[in-house]
Amino acid sequence: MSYDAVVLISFGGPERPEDVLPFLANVTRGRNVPPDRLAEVAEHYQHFGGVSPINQQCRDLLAAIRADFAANGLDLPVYWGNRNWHPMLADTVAQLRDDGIRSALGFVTSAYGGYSSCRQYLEDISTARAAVGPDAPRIEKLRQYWDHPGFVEPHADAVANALATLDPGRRDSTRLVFTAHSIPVSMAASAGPQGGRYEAQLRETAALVAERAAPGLPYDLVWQSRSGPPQVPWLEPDVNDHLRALAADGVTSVVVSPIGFVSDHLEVVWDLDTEAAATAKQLGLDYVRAGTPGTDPRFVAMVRELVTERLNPADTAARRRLGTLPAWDTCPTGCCQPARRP
Ligand SMILES: CC1=C(CCC(=O)O)c2cc3nc(cc4[nH]c(cc5[nH]c(cc1n2)c(C)c5CCC(=O)O)c(CCC(=O)O)c4C)C(CCC(=O)O)=C3C
Ligand SMILES: [Fe+2]
Repeated sequence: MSYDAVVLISFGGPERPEDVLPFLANVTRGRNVPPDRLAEVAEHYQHFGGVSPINQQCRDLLAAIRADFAANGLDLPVYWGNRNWHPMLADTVAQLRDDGIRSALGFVTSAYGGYSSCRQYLEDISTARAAVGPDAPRIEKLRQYWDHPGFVEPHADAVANALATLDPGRRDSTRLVFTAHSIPVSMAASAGPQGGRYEAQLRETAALVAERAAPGLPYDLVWQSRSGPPQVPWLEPDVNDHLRALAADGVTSVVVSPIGFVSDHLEVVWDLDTEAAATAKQLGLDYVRAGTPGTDPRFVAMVRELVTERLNPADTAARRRLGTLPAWDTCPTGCCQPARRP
């Protein structure tokens, strides 16, 4: 199989106050998100002047990937398209077609399996291709990278750096708290061919990061950014409830590491840096939030490695990974498909 382009595919976010509601309408179309939750989330965006940081983070990543490809002699053009806001993936696919691209590899800014993290990207790729028509290029999604060293190592260094800012005299009462986006329990159950893949991968990533950054320090995996109607169960505990439980147990200091994400987008700067930080302050906890990969050179190089391993499938030694959970290039049909959408 030969490929003539790479497409960076991300979530998208508004960059002007008037774009917030249309963006939220795109994200929640066909999903069961109550209006009061939407109003609350619109507030979070307006708090930052209606500008989500995620698009600029994608522009920075795009520039870094292009520079890394050029420096390493990988001669493939790199495009960018989003699932929920401009530049919209369908427009990018039309551009690829106009540029004569027949077959591309897609790098998504989500490391894990599951419906929201993987299958929805595949669905949106096929919707975008259908909108462009029969001469739309093929786009094959690159593999999930939860246990790739280019993802794990930047997270681990960020945790080590965050830990170094806390009082070493309180190390015995310090806790490492990993967070990821909560999802409906039903979605967690249908993640991967056997179910439970989103959580299992997050637990593997947490273990890989913890053993590198803070051997021996106790850690937990908890959830953030819960949405949906209150009667639908989502993964728990929420990070704020967890901080309360830790404080009640005598923990004095926490490092919060958002291993569920690749950049400091709104779910990080609002839900952690604003909300969880306020909860910690109320509780008298020392709180520090660890960084995300962003444009760390190892993360950028990982994108190139994921591409070159697909260009040279025989070179199995080039397929770097640290974990032991099952891995594959192409998700089976029906993988991560909830029986009934939440
Ligand atoms: C697993 C997961 C990831 C990680 C994987 C990945 O990165 O893709 C993720 C990322 C993100 N989620 C984001 C934003 C939003 N997510 C929402 C809603 C939802 N997320 C869900 C899951 C996830 N979300 C789910 C199950 C829903 C309920 C509705 C539905 O079933 O689809 C809503 C609607 C309002 C609300 O209810 O929160 C918004 C605005 C942004 C952009 C931030 C920015 O602008 O900087 C990013 C990166
Ligand atoms: Fe989300």
